[in-house]
Amino acid sequence: MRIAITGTPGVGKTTVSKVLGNKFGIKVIDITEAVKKHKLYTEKDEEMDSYVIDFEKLENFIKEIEEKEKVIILDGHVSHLLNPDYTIVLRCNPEIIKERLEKRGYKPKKVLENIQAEILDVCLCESKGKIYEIDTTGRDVEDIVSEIIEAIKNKKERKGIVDWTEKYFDYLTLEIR
Ligand SMILES: Nc1ncnc2c1ncn2[C@@H]1O[C@H](COP(=O)(O)OP(=O)(O)O)[C@@H](O)[C@H]1O
Repeated sequence: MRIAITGTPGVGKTTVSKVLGNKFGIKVIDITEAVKKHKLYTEKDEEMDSYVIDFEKLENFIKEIEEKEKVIILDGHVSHLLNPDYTIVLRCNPEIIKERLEKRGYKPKKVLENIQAEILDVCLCESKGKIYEIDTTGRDVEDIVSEIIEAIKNKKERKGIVDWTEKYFDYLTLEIR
């Protein structure tokens, strides 16, 4: 079983995935790390400091792990594209994401692009199948993880719970060269 923990960079995927994985001894695959470490990419985008993922290589990499692990957590902002059985879409207030990504040292253009993706529900819109959306704003990790466990146990589905457009529309008209 593949559980995808997806959402805009900075929304808390890795933090939540680690706590969830530790609680149940479930293997967590950090997609970004795996892509870098195992060269599961076709090229590197120097300007955006990101990699163009080779999804066929990544799928084979995951399949190999699945030979030993019944359940895996896919932690990453493209995990919803990796044929998950269940997708948890984490959401967070764009201002909080902005702070986190600036602290992470992202370039202003990359910060803005990710804030815009959060406002436009990009990960949620791209997700298919069983989806459960959670607004993590102001919540501690244990609380978020408890809700995820309860949702998976009860096969809950939920989406469309946040709308940042009204309050943060101005970010969509911004442009950084
Ligand atoms: N629920 C939370 N409450 C407070 N801080 C959080 C929470 N979740 C994540 N963070 C912090 O936000 C930053 C980004 O979290 P991370 O898990 O790396 O996000 P992602 O994997 O989505 O990029 C980290 O500094 C982390 O400690």
